[in-house]
Amino acid sequence: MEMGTSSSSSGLVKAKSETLAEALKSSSLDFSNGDGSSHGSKQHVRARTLSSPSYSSNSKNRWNTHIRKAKSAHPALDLAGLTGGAALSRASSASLGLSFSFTGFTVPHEEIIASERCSNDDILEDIEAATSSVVKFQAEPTFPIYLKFIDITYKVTTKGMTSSSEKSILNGISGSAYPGELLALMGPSGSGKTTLLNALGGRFNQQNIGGSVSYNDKPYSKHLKTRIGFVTQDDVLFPHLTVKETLTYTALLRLPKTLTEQEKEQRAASVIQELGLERCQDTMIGGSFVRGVSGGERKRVCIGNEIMTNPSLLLLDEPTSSLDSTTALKIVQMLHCIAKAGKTIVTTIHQPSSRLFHRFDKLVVLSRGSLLYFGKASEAMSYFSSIGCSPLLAMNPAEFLLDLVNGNMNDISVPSALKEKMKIIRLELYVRNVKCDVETQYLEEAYKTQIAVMEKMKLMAPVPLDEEVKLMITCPKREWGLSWWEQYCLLSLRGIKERRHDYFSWLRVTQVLSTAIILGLLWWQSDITSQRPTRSGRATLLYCCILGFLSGIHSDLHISSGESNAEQGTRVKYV
Ligand SMILES: Nc1ncnc2c1ncn2[C@@H]1O[C@H](COP(=O)(O)OP(=O)(O)OP(=O)(O)O)[C@@H](O)[C@H]1O
Repeated sequence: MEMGTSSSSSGLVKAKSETLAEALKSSSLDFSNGDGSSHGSKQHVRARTLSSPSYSSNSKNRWNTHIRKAKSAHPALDLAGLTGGAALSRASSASLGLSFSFTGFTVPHEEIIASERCSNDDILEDIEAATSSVVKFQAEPTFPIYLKFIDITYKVTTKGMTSSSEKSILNGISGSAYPGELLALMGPSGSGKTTLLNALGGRFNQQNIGGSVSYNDKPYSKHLKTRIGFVTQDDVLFPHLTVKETLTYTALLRLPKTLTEQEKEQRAASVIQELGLERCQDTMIGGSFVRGVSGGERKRVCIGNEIMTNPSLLLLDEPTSSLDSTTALKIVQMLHCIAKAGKTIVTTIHQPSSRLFHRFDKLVVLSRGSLLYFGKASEAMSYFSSIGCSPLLAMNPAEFLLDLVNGNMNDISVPSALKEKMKIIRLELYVRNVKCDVETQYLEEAYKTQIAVMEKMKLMAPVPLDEEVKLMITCPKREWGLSWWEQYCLLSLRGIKERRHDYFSWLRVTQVLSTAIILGLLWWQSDITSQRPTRSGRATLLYCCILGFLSGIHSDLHISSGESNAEQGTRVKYV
């Protein structure tokens, strides 16, 4: 391979891209054949696949063989330090098995300690402990996804009593997030953050949506579903299962069938370790009526459910809502670490603290569906001051941005032209009750004239991956899951575990006993020689059986439909 000698960045990018293709190709071997030999050059891979005992039926040996080879391939292929293309190098190194444990890779303990630390803060001990722990389980390398969205529009038709009207929710939003980056979507409530996140996750009917969303320069395809993780705003968890049970069921149901049950359980255990959930792994999740784990722990379980399958793109809707600032910081710090393992992360966020704000790589600021800023989070404040808007006091940047886009100009200096316009609008509003969002208009215009054109040009540039790698995104689905019968058995078991408290509650027992007594009364002192009561009794019995059977089915249908609604069609996730 020529990569080691070339010093030009384009040569390196190509070489890296080739290496990536090799690693990813070999990783697809991993899942199709259960072979662990995924790292290294083509020659490495070929030599290994031909000579290695990793094709033996003993899966333990397979993984162990792979672990040794991943380690020995490391020095030969360590490219991360050779280039300025940070994202690609991270993605490449992730694909070469050198990333943080969030990829699910085997990483030697010393290498993790020596590599980039995830946190500088003392308060993040459990996340730090988790990220510096040794993970023994091996999953496939993270496939890099370069996410780009250009001029996204979204409209809905709202139906009134007599007429229907069209409502524009998003008006031409553009931006990008690359492997290793954490993109935050910020804006006031109702600005369109969740809508944009859903659009990026391909969760909308394509007819209502305008513009383009591309993944490695390719449009959305159903094969991408298994590479995208989506953490919804509301936690979709079973309250009576423990943290360990929840993650183990997810592993058993969602990991590929090439892995043994024991390996899947091991993967669940390693996710628990990665997320720092060991202390509460035997605690029930809890819900409105059952006391369980804390809000932050619950959020981490939701994230664990999604990172279990090693998605390349992770989308999160308000992962820090209703959490205190320290817990919120822990969650974002964890996301930052997950991103550094080569994943692309997009999250909506409401009111981040200033420490939390500085963890974001990129930022999208929305107001009423319009884009007011897209760029590096670290450059947001200097951009707004360049257009004449800056805080008059020392202020949390997130607070400043939200005040600005909400039109709350106390303690904010604004350009005199905008001040004048605001005065006129206030007068109009007073005299003629005409509403106009002058601040948003000003900021939108400023963005369009100052940044939008340049950013769009950057978005038009092709992503630095070989066509071969790009095309892999359109490959048929990864091999998932169990047969329908195995799923049925596992789901029944999970259903019984989840509702054991319900089934064996005194209320349920009383209900069954009382029904039995009432039914028994039908035969009370009946004449067994006569035909009529027996017949009516049989009919009642038959009726009760049917009713019991149907009500059992109905309660299961209720849960399944809830899960499927929550997943908006991606049934396989929680099934
Ligand atoms: N299907 C729909 N029909 C009608 N209005 C909709 C629909 N979907 C979204 N909206 C409206 O679009 C706007 C943006 O909604 P969205 O949920 O994306 O906001 P958000 O920024 O995520 O808000 P929050 O931070 O409160 O969650 C809201 O005013 C919402 O009422």
